[in-house]
Amino acid sequence: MTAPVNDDAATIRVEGVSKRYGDQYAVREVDLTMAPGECVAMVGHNGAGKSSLIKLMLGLTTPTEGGIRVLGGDPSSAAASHIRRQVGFLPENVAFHPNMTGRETLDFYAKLKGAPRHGNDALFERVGLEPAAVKRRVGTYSKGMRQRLALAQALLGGPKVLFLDEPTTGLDPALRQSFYEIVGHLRDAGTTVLLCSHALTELEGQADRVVVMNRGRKVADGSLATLRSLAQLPVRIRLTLPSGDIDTLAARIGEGASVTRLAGGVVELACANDDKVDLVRRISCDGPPASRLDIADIEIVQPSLDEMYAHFLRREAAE
Ligand SMILES: Nc1ncnc2c1ncn2[C@@H]1O[C@H](COP(=O)(O)OP(=O)(O)OP(=O)(O)O)[C@@H](O)[C@H]1O
Repeated sequence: MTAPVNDDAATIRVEGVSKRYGDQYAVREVDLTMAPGECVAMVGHNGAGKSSLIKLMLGLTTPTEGGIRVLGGDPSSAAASHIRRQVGFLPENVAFHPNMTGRETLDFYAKLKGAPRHGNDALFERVGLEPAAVKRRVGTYSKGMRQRLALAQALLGGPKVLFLDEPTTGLDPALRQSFYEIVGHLRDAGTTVLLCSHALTELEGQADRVVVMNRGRKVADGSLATLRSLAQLPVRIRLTLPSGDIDTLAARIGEGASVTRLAGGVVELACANDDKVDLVRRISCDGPPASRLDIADIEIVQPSLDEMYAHFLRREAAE
């Protein structure tokens, strides 16, 4: 299953790509197409092949089989320096020299990338590094500041394609939020963003598409809505019943849903997505006084990305 992207518009095109080290496949028969202004989350266990795929798209390694085009060219070819200048990369573990200041560090990377240095102040502002912090040595930075500097490094030269490998690991929730805001602005400005993470819950709402990798293979690719409808996992309806009147509830819902009692007077019903509207109707309609149900709150919980991820891995294992 591959999300369709208009051929001409694609910034990334990975076709039938495998990467083998000795007998072991790090990446196996992967197809992946991405468009400008698209943010794709790539998820998978340790060793699923995410970093290997990024390295291939960066042109740092070459495929054993298949072909890769990034911004219309082969990223690993000797003539691809103009492509690499338009690609930003935030690696999983960034190690800056502790004795250099933030400004010196960014100047150094700008030189390496052939990007003009005059835009660096704007970059510091964009990633939220204060002028006073920029003058300090990186060795004195907090994890969040180092990560902001790492993002500024990835944004040098205004990349059209951005690879972010575990960008929010170790950041507190407020920093993670501001990180995703920056990513959202880049995406809105037309940058293609590929985001790798283990933190599935925080990817919900950030990515247009989710690609699930397992043992080198792509096992799912689609919007959250598409993956939800493919996975057919149950939806949960949570009701707060002050009276704890489960019998009346059970009589209302019949056999279309399973009922679980949770803490705090909350009862959870699990049902097929297509049945949820009908179920809510049955629960909420007022019957005769004897069968009245006192509902203080109602919440509909869709399957989380974690649950869908686990589902696709189980399906892959079964196949
Ligand atoms: N240079 C290499 N030589 C040999 N094997 C490699 C090499 N690079 C990756 N592999 C193997 O390929 C597989 C995929 O590794 P990869 O690092 O791409 O996974 P990943 O999904 O990025 O994992 P993580 O989340 O831990 O970073 C692993 O089994 C790994 O051991």
